[in-house]
Amino acid sequence: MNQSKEQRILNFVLQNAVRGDPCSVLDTIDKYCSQKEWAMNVGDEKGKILDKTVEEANPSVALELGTYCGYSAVRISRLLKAGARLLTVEFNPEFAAIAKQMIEFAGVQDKVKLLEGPSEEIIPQLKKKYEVDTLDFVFLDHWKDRYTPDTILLQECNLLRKGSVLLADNVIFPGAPDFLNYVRKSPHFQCTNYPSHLEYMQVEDAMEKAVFLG
Ligand SMILES: O=C(NCCNC(=O)c1cc(-c2ccc(F)cc2)cc(O)c1O)c1cc(O)ncn1
Ligand SMILES: [Mg+2]
Repeated sequence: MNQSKEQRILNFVLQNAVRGDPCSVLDTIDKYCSQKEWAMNVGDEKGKILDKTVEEANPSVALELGTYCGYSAVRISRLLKAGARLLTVEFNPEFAAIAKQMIEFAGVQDKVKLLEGPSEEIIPQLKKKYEVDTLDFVFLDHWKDRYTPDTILLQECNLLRKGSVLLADNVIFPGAPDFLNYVRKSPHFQCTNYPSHLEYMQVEDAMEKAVFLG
């Protein structure tokens, strides 16, 4: 049974990166995906915007929607202070299996909890099942048509507090026009746009930061 692209990315990391070194894992994934096979990791250019946003938020509890191979889970968790944690949600079981191995190889498994299933099912479980009070930071990188309903669901589940930071990938390409409309029109969010490029390509993309105002 021939390998998936995600399995090839993981194997390249296992053979070429330094175990326990998150930066080496990120650099190795970026090398493979820019030189051999494109993949939908947030990448290094938008990754630097993600880094700055996470550092500024300095979250105790962070949520990621859309784990994929674990690139941004490694990217985010390497910046978390002692005792802080990242919950990352992946719907696709194959992707989740790859991400689990990627996270463990990078040595960040103690900071990351990988939750498998649809975001609309997991979000309502965060308080009771995963002992979350409120979320300090949310990275939206899953299906683009889920950004808006899941942002509404986060509010309905009382998971946001004054100052909670949402950061959304791909608001230009593939695009999340309804999400941009929703957060920019809402009196409950203060929005900032960060122009960038699609990972590993010269295509325009952007990230949108939306800070919850309560
Ligand atoms: O997370 C789930 N899919 C990946 C979401 N991410 C994307 O779709 C994504 C796509 C692109 C992209 C860009 C150019 C292009 F030509 C094709 C795709 C880039 C990105 O940076 C993404 O993040 C998912 C799966 C599932 O089965 N159920 C619920 N969620
Ligand atoms: Mg993305």
